[in-house]
Amino acid sequence: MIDITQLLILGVVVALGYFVFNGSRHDPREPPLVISGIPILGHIFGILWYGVDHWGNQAKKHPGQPIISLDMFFTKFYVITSPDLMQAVQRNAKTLSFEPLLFFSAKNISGISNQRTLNLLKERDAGGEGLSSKILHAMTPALSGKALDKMNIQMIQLLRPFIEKLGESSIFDLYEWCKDATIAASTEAAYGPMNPYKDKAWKGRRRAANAILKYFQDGGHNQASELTTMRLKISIESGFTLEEYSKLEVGTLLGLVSNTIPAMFWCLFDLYYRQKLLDEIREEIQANALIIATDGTYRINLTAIREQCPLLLSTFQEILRTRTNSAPTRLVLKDTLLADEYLLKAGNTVSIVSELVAQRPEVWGETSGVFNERRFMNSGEKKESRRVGGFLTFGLSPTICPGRHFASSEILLLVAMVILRYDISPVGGVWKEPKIAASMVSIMGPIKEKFLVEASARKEYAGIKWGFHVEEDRNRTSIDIPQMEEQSPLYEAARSGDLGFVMILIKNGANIH
Ligand code: HEM
Repeated sequence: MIDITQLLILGVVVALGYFVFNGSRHDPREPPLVISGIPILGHIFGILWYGVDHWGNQAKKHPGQPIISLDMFFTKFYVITSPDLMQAVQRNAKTLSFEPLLFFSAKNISGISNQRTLNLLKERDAGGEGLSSKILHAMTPALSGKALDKMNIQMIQLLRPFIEKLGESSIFDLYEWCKDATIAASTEAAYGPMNPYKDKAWKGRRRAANAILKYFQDGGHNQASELTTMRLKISIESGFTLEEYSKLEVGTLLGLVSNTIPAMFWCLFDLYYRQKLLDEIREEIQANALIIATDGTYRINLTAIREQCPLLLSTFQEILRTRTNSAPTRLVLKDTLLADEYLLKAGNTVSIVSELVAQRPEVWGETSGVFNERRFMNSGEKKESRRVGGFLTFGLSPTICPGRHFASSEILLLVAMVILRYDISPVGGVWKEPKIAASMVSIMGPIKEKFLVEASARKEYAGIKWGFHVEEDRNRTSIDIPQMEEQSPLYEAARSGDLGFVMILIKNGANIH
């Protein structure tokens, strides 16, 4: 029988062995190694418990270090908190790449196991055909210009009935309402009237893949957005079967809604919670973005919201900034000397913790934790200049979210109409922040409990009919995304991904080449 003393001795021996082992495989030129209190598996437990917040928690304990190493036993994570090193990552886009994460996401989210199909998806540098990144490159044009206008028009038609219903319902769960509205509007905008997600019987990965397969077999894509038709065309031309492609397509739902739902919720929460700001923004929309049509309908003009409502736009960005836990992530493909100082070894992962970058004096410094609705205003009395690393909610170029214009339109239109037409108050009267759920697929703080509210129609608009107005080709949101210093060909190939992939990566081991 082992007694407590023997157990303690065993623990000390294991810990010593771990430190010696760690020390031997840590090059002194690598960023300083942060040892977990629990030997061997400490950082793995940390990630499982706190999710990606574990990196930030560790970096907070070493505020003087612009970069640290966390040993996960089978791989290392380099955690960056300085804007200079963030830019150094951008300059080394060829060796610090997002591309392998795309393959991992496609493989793990879709459940594709066929080797031939996986090889089609795998990046070229790793011996595959590079289909994942080819599809992603094509997503940027499919989510801008005329293709975006078409999606926006479909999306707003679907949002309106949800907004109308607010006047009828008594008490409802605001988060669930955001979820229903976003899923209905986003999926129909992408897939058209034969939307495979219309009927909720698709729940579950296999069922969803079957529903999508049937949708394609029935020709649903003939009335769909360019986003859907382009992805299908590229994949089939590259050698995918329709069955395998339907599995891959299941993952698109995550991109379409996983961040938009919580972002929409927080926008409503943060505005209704601040009555004075709410009134100012209502006035701004009323004065600049409300059209009264000849038939008496009141229409919210999306272009005017983007171009003539600076306070709403700045507030929107500030809400996204303060509510995100984004951490743009790259894989080290080849040994890389970052900023001539830190050795990043191939097979490991680099992650930039946006919350901590924002706290650096050269970014937002002491004001980073303060909600300032005018922070992103380009005009007006309280102008603040752009800061490198000040806004990482949509990623970091060359890997930025291709859906940001669509998501912004959806949230801004819905929020503008809801706040003009309704007063909303929480049941119990107090705006208490709900608890956040640890998420593998969302960086916008999805909540893990109900948030019950009551809505009442505002008297000044009694009896008015409402609609939206979208002008073609003028619907991109101007948002501060840190660009590369020089626009390289890589910039053209702007790519993006989801933090959940990092978890998938941990599960699979990072040594992917
Ligand atoms: C408020 C809403 C959204 C936020 C905050 C957001 C944020 C992000 C971020 C941070 C990334 C990763 C970039 C990186 O790692 O550097 C990303 C990737 C991506 N986003 Fe978004 N996004 C949103 C909405 C959307 C929408 C509506 C779509 C689709 C129409 C979309 C499609 C994608 C895609 C396809 C990727 C790449 C992931 C993949 O390859 O599967 N996103 N997004």
